[in-house]
Amino acid sequence: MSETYDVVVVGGGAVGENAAARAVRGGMTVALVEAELLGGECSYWACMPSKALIRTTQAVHAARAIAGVTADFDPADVLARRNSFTSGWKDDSQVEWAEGAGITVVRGHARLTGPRALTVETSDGPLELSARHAVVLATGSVPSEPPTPGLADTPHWSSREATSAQAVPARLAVIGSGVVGCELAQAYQRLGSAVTLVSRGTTVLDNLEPVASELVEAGLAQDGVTLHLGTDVERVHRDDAGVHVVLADGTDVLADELLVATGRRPATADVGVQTVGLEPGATLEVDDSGLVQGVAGRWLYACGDVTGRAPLTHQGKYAARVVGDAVAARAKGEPELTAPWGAHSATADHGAVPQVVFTDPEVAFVGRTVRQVSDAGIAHDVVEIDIAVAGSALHADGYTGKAVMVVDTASRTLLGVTFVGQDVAELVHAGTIAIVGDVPVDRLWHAVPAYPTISEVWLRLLEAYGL
Ligand SMILES: Cc1cc2nc3c(=O)[nH]c(=O)nc-3n(C[C@H](O)[C@H](O)[C@H](O)COP(=O)(O)OP(=O)(O)OC[C@H]3O[C@@H](n4cnc5c(N)ncnc54)[C@H](O)[C@@H]3O)c2cc1C
Ligand SMILES: NC(=O)c1ccc[n+]([C@@H]2O[C@H](COP(=O)([O-])OP(=O)(O)OC[C@H]3O[C@@H](n4cnc5c(N)ncnc54)[C@H](O)[C@@H]3O)[C@@H](O)[C@H]2O)c1
Repeated sequence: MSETYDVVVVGGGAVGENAAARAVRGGMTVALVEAELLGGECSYWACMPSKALIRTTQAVHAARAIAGVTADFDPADVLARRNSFTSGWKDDSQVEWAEGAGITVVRGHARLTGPRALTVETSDGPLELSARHAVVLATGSVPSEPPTPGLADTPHWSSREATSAQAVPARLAVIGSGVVGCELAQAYQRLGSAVTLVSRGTTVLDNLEPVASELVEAGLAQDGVTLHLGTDVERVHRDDAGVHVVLADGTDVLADELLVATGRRPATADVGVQTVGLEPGATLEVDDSGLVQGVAGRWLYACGDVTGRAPLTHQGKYAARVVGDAVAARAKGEPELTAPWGAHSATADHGAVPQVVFTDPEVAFVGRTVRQVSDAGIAHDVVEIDIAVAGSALHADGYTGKAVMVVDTASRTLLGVTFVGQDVAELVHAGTIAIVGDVPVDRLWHAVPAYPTISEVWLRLLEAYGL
């Protein structure tokens, strides 16, 4: 069997779906090939289920932070609510959406066989697909695990099992203190597990502002998570008592389940990229319009985790919109809007990426940290203050939090901002707008935050800067 489309998108995660939808909007015929569930990691084993596991316990803890309020939850209800957010791990509604958007969904594993050509292993046998204009690789990422002795032979959880578990283990060991490790360690501790978090990093979330690491570490400890930081895992094994995680100092952490959350790598090992001169397993380097570098001709694009740019759903979808539009514009011979901040350029990837870490306290940040700016040799000023405004005092009794602002000394525009505290997630978009808009702090001072909200911290930051 063989079929031809204007565009073939490989990988129907949130990113591939968006690239396909934008290309259709631009007048292209599009096949979207998915090997597992349409909606990908985010919908079934990452953002949605993890945030569903976290949300109830955060709401309950937030309610308890107000004098006189009692609140509780049943872990079984939390798991059931999470199951509803993943539609019971069925993708019918996403398929319905895609078909309604004019996308042809192809189920199977796709591999490139040469320029603009692919073979898909479908349940009906091989399907040859060719693309008139472009192939877009949006194959995402897979967990990357350390070569710890015993780990490969010891059954354990990746983020997939941790986000889809139907029971809460009595004891959970977690290796890795990045975003996945911290969010899920706290979620399970609050759901009733006794959690032990082990990491070779000396702080949790070690890429963030130090104050964020400090407060999240304190939040985990306050919830009862046992932390072993700055330590290597010597070996892992399982026996009748459970799974043993043996640390470099000899400590034997015993648990019922082990979650390994030590990062992810691009899913390019089995996509046939070697047939077009690329290295299987490597990150697909792209330019700002999503064109894969090192491939002859302008037909191979990539977006999302597979590019290693900003492995976040929202940023991948942004790149996907750019790619879908760029592919359609080039196919139609329309002008290429690839200058910085043009419609065909994912310029924001370079210094305006927002992220929220859904721990308690939350961390919400955008742009660059003090360390990143210092390493880049940019002259800058730093303001770090407590989040202590009328809005925060009303929000929760004894509210504590921090805000850190990094300003470009020469242009007096924002380079980065980080908020740490209860319910700070919604504060960050103001920072994203300020960075993307190159808004000078002198003008930002005229953006008056409503009273009494936590957003008043913006005014305090600017006052601390001297305005
Ligand atoms: C536990 C966890 C929590 C997270 N929470 C957040 C969060 O709160 N916010 C956030 O922004 N990000 C979060 N992330 C990151 C986010 O999940 C990813 O950035 C996002 O899923 C990337 O989307 P993608 O479409 O590039 O890849 P994926 O979602 O991985 O989709 C790729 C798809 O391609 C398919 N595929 C791969 N190879 C082939 C092939 N050869 N043929 C056919 N199909 C193929 C796969 O089956 C998959 O469906 C989280 C990640 C994890 C692990
Ligand atoms: N809220 C969110 O936006 C969100 C939530 C979850 C995940 N994500 C994204 O998903 C991706 C994966 O997250 P992650 O937490 O798995 O990766 P990560 O890179 O954020 O953290 C990996 C952790 O593993 C540790 N580690 C690495 N190798 C190790 C080894 N050999 N032994 C012991 N520890 C080791 C690191 O020190 C680090 O603590 C990230 O890009 C993250 O941004 C985002």
